[in-house]
Amino acid sequence: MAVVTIENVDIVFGDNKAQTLPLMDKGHSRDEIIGMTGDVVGVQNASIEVNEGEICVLMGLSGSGKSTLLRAVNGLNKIARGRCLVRDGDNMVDMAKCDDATLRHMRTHRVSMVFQSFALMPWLTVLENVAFGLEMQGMPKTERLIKAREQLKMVSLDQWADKKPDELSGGMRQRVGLARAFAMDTDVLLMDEPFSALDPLIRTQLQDELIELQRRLNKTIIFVSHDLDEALKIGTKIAIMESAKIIQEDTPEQIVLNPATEYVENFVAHTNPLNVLLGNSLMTPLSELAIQNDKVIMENGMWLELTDEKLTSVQNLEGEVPTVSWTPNMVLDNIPNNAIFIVPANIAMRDAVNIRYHSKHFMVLEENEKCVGILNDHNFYHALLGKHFGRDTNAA
Ligand SMILES: Nc1ncnc2c1ncn2[C@@H]1O[C@H](COP(=O)(O)OP(=O)(O)OP(=O)(O)O)[C@@H](O)[C@H]1O
Repeated sequence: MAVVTIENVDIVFGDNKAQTLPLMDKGHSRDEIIGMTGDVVGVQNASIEVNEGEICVLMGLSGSGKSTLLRAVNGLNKIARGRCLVRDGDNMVDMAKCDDATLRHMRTHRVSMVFQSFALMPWLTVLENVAFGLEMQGMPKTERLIKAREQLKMVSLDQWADKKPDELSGGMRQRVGLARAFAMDTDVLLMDEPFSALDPLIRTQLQDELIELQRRLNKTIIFVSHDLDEALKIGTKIAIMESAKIIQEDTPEQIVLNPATEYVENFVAHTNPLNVLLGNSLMTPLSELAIQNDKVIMENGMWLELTDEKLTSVQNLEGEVPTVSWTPNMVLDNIPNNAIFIVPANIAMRDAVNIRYHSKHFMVLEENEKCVGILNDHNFYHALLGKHFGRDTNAA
């Protein structure tokens, strides 16, 4: 179910929209338009739908329009054309067109925002900061303090409730910001680079906490980041922006496997594929292996015996090689390192590399009990070197 629907949204900063919009339609670039009218195109023809429970990451270089688009979702930025709809029960409210009372209702009950700068009030305690938005919602004092304390506990800061924000580290303050946003219990959370001011270790920890909180609370989150690794880690969907436009919207894996343009490819080239790619997009499929009489010839004098594409055994000249069916969280220490692992086709690359680190050999991928391919060192190096995109034309 769509909770936020952005439809053909244009946002223009400046006083000459009547001139600027037709120039945009004629295909003039942002730089040309600044020169011609003095207006800055913040967002051009952006459309995106975010469903309940999704984390949609808006990703792109500085100035690409991410924050401008995000701020349209709670009506902070005026839309020149298009619609930005947010769910309110059974209705979708157009944030650009609704009256002030509706906008206030939406901002208090439906959409809340977490900023990079924490935006905590220094004169209030940590607990009072978390409770502040609840006061705006009209919740009685005792109730809101109980709720705020619960939220602080969720981000492991309940011991810090009575401190002032300046007594906390940056990471802790950002957790207070998260607790405050989650306390509001709005359906939609807008997060504008909330972790970018933090050092990498704290940042990773907060990303993990956000994923864990989201697992429990199932909010609809729009998250701005200029870091593709962060986007790939937390996003269920990523929209990449360049020069005010969304140039690709896809799942994390598809962004990495099929970058739409060189701009996206450049981001992807600097990411860590371990967190994103799955075995079946890295494997050498069965169809590309040498098969003779139901025997698949492998490296090191081994072969796979198949019956109707189902693996029956792995052999070498000395006889049968032991096999192990891998399951998530399996402890590998006691498994002999000459065993061949049989793994699900959608195994995460990180797990597959861990298995390869333990075992000496390639692994066999299965789907619906049929062998669909193998993963060997070549497949891993291929992915680690970022050669998985353009593989049709450029395969290494
Ligand atoms: N209030 C404003 N008035 C005029 N121009 C603005 C305003 N806000 C944003 N812009 C312009 O809109 C464009 C997009 O800015 P925006 O802040 O959305 O980019 P961003 O992708 O979020 O960048 P960053 O990662 O640096 O925050 C920029 O050219 C910026 O100068």
